[in-house]
Amino acid sequence: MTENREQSLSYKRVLLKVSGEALMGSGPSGIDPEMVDAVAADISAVAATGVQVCLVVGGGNIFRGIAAAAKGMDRAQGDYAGMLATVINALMLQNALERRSVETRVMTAIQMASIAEPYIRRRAVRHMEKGRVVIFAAGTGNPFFTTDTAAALRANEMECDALLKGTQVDGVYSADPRRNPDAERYSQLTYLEVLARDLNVMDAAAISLARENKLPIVVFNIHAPGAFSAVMRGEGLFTRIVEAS
Ligand SMILES: Nc1ncnc2c1ncn2[C@@H]1O[C@H](COP(=O)(O)OP(=O)(O)OP(=O)(O)O)[C@@H](O)[C@H]1O
Ligand SMILES: O=c1ccn([C@@H]2O[C@H](COP(=O)(O)O)[C@@H](O)[C@H]2O)c(=O)[nH]1
Repeated sequence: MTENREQSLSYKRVLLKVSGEALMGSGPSGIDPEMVDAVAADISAVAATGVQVCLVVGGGNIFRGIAAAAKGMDRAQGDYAGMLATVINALMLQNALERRSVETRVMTAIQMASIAEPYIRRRAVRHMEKGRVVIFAAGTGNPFFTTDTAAALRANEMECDALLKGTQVDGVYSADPRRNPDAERYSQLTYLEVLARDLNVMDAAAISLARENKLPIVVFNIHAPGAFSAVMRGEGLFTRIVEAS
């Protein structure tokens, strides 16, 4: 397995997708404040370099609509609960960032004005221009979607240079590496290869949305200390998903 050794990914504005499971620690669900703080430290270090950073947080550590639907719950209702779970994670992350003196704003796709700003695209851009880390919560605001799709959507809206998916695995593999230890890691793939080979690291809607807008995706393991900073320097293990050259 070779390390990517690019000089730097030289991005000026990025969207980091933080999977809900990344905030979980060693337990089967929930939030581990130490994990949240480790992720916040990494984000703070990247923001301090002058890169504009926005975040989409998942909710899989708390609630997934599809899992609840499998047990008989109405899917849309379950998805709304899942979107609320992402708001809990967003508030935890906001708090951890603010304790490190990083200026932040949480913006929600479902209005809950007592605790966060409603998502308004031009306002979000302005926050980023002022150096604030913007945390997009409640996914797309619509059931039957995921936070991966929300991440591709917001990254396009914010005109980010890339979508960085911080997850449990260090890149995209030929099969799910958590189930198949013989799976091989790719350092680069095209959008079409990910879709055609059904490589389920992200949902197809997110990949298609990124492809239509030529938005590069970088998949990396967010659990490694300083992983986000390392990826921004072009170091460590990751998979880039881009257009065919
Ligand atoms: N071909 C593949 N390559 C890499 N990972 C894969 C692949 N197929 C499936 N996976 C799995 O996809 C997971 C990535 O999804 P992730 O856990 O980040 O979920 P999410 O829905 O984005 O976030 P959340 O944890 O909030 O639900 C990895 O943990 C990995 O086990
Ligand atoms: O746009 C969206 C985003 C998310 N959901 C629901 O939230 C959960 C948690 O998000 P993950 O992407 O799995 O972390 C998801 O399972 C959906 O139930 C949604 O409905 N719409």
